[in-house]
Amino acid sequence: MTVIGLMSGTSLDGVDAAAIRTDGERVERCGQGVSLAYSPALRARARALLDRAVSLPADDPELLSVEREITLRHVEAVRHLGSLVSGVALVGFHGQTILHAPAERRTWQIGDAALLSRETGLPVIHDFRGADVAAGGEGAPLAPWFHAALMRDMAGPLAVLNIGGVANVTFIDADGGILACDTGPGNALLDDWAFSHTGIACDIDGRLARAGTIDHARLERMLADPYFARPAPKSLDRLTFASALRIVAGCTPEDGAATLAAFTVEAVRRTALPAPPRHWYVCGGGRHNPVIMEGLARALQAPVDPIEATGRDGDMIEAECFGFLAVRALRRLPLSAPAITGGPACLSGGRLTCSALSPIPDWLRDISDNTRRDG
Ligand SMILES: Nc1ncnc2c1ncn2[C@@H]1O[C@H](COP(=O)(O)OP(=O)(O)OP(=O)(O)O)[C@@H](O)[C@H]1O
Ligand SMILES: CC(=O)N[C@H]1[C@@H]2OC[C@@H](O2)[C@@H](O)[C@@H]1O[C@H](C)C(=O)O
Repeated sequence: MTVIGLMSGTSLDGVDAAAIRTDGERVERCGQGVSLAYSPALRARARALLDRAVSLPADDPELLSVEREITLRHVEAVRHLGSLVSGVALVGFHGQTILHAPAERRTWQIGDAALLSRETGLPVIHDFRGADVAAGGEGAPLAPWFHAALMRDMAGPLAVLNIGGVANVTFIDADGGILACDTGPGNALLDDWAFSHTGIACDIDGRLARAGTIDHARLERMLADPYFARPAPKSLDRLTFASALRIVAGCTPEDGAATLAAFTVEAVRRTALPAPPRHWYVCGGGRHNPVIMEGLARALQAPVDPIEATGRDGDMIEAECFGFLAVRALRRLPLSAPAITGGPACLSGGRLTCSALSPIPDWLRDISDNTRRDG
């Protein structure tokens, strides 16, 4: 079926929407995509929620207001893309993560799936991570099944590295076996640092980092975090390494940026994989930062290329992924696996919402018997 996947990642920069045609196992076609930025005000309000999320009540007025605005931005994205792509049957809605604490069996993606369904007239699958976390898994990363589907004709072992706010890797061995985890920070620390020193939301083209010098003593302090010695599977909250910003405090803006970019690279290099990948393919916004890409090319013992080398759009992989996972959720296929999230089994997940104003289509009635319905 043709499905729209929606991702608003930990960078808090906006919504990516991508249309794909898939049965949840193979990706027949990745089509068009659109990105809608959050306004600076909405980004700041969403960012502020992260700091309060641990103790935030579900009925907090600011939370509900931000959730509604974020959802309406997703509505715009679906309408825009729906005007470009025909035959869209389903939406996969990740939502905006404001808290990820799997050890406490909590992961929180805000977004009003019923509102999205009502406003777009489409069935919506959401809450992709909850079932895995409830069963004791990390609930992240969930992209590995999609990465493996994209790479199915390529000779392994290889690695797909997503550098978003947080960075995550999927290792695919020569037989198609998968291991995955979050490697460490992606762009989030660098974004926060750049914003506080320049007022610009990210270190565009790595200009700040390029002009600086890595402070190796500070870098080693960051890498002393026990996370880096833990084996996969493992996952992160956007704020897990917020202490790194205190470690670079006092550096010049340039040296701080160089050190934080090196932190992203070094965290990838230190991620233990079962075998050395023959090739690294990089997706997510971090591949636009040449300082990070050059650092990876130096640090890893294999070619490092943007995923565009395989004919894909590296800015749309995650959005496409949640379209793919929505179809998997409908079919009750696994979204996670023990080697991906550390859960007890290969688990499906996701919840289906069809609002009263977007009645459940007949085709969906037939295949969704086991899927819990909301709304
Ligand atoms: N030209 C550029 N130069 C440097 N960095 C860039 C550039 N373009 C994008 N980025 C970085 O990419 C980030 C956005 O990446 P992306 O959209 O993949 O993140 P995300 O989807 O929010 O995160 P996650 O994968 O953690 O969910 C921006 O915040 C910025 O740091
Ligand atoms: C809890 C959460 O939203 N995690 C995101 C985040 O962004 C990157 C990394 O951390 C990854 O674990 C995950 O997103 C991708 C899409 C995933 O689940 O594969």
